[in-house]
Amino acid sequence: MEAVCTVSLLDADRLEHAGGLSYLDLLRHRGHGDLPVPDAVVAPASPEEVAEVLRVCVEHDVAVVPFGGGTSVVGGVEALRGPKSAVVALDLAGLGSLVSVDPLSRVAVLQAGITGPEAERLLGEHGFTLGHFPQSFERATIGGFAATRSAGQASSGYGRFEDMVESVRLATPVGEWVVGAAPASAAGPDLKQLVIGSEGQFGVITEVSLRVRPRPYGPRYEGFVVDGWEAGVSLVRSLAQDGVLADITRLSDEHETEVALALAGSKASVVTRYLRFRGVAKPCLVILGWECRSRSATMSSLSGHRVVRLGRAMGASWLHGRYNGPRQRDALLDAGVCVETLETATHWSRVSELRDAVRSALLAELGDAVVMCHISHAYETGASLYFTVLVPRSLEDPVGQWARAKVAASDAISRLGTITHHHAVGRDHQPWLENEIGSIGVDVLRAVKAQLDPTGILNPGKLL
Ligand SMILES: Cc1cc2nc3c(=O)[nH]c(=O)nc-3n(C[C@H](O)[C@H](O)[C@H](O)COP(=O)(O)OP(=O)(O)OC[C@H]3O[C@@H](n4cnc5c(N)ncnc54)[C@H](O)[C@@H]3O)c2cc1C
Repeated sequence: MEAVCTVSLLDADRLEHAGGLSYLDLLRHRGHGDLPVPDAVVAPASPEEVAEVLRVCVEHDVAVVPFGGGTSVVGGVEALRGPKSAVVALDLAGLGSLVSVDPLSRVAVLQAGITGPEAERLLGEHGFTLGHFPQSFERATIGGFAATRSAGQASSGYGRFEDMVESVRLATPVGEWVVGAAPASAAGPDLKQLVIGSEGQFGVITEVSLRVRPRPYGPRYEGFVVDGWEAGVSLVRSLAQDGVLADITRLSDEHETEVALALAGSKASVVTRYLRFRGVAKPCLVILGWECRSRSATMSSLSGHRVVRLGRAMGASWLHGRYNGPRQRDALLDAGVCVETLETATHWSRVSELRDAVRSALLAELGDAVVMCHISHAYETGASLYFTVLVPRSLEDPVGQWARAKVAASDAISRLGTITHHHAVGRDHQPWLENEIGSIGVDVLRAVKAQLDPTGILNPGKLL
């Protein structure tokens, strides 16, 4: 393998590639539960080297875990070996080039290992943006976004990651496959969509051709408050159904709003008093941000709702902390707090029922927990729901404490919505996949895998 590309057997490198960033991953690194560690970290520097690594791994029957930014929160990069005797982490950071930009078509080809900030920097030199800003933006990669059907915070404006993909270059154990030839096509089922979200099961994404947009001129972010969750859901639904969503549209429930206002420090009491004066009993924060869509269209639709404007300072405060999640989690973990997130999506008619069901399931398992929820991706027919859970960490059984809560919440999610709106399936959501896509769906995916990865070296134990 050394002859093909860089290989590291160092403990520090292997540990760094042992799992992602779920709460259970972080606990494993702190000595709770088994931590599968790859036998080596393999670092190709080109699509050709990726293909060669796969050839060698097939020959020696070694499992391969594609590793982008390693920000998976669903066990997607756990170094599982399945029936293989060895497993390597395939670190894609070496695939870091902007391959081409077609300014006329507004299409750019980026290699898979480019992180969010680097993609924006490279595209910025040509006056473009991708507009994909998930909370894991700072570390996650182009290949990871494609492999997990990621959704960024500005998805209402720029779309989900899969909406941006024009074509994908995939190295598979049976050869290279490029899917996607034109902006739209009727040449049979869309195989590009089979590759997007394949979580390293069908091949290694080496390059992605993406729709890009001109960099926004003067983006603007503002805070608003509505009275109660139902009023907020109704507001976001009507913005979505009238086609006037802001690029960033985010509604926090009363629990998340309480925490957000408390974190605002001395300004919080002024805001709280002002809201009381305006007769708001159950404040729910709404953040709206415009980067490429029309602000005036959103604002004129808002006038039909009872909304209190908090202004640009609240929007700026959200913008300032938009990528703080990972850092805050580490600090909370150090303080003995179990902190984890869950997400789903469902139709508007079930949004509140689903929120209540997940909340009840978590509180029943965890007792005195803080469970917060927000909507951050809205569609004409429904929305995502994102939950943050905080609870004192069990001293005796921290792994079991969260594992039981996760099962209870996932059962509730699976009854009323999708098991995942953007975190993907990985290892952790795999038990609920068949309920969502049916046994025929699972068989179809297995058949595709058998075709592309006949000896099963790719990412054992994930998705399927
Ligand atoms: C704090 C935090 C916040 C997050 N917020 C968001 C969010 O707002 N939106 C969102 O969508 N997600 C979010 N995530 C989840 C995660 O960041 C995404 O799933 C992201 O797309 C993963 O990218 P990555 O490069 O880190 O991939 P990894 O974590 O390295 O890999 C994810 C999966 O994709 C596979 N994979 C990676 N690269 C390739 C490749 N080139 N070819 C084939 N398979 C590959 C891996 O094997 C694995 O199964 C968040 C995670 C954290 C920790």
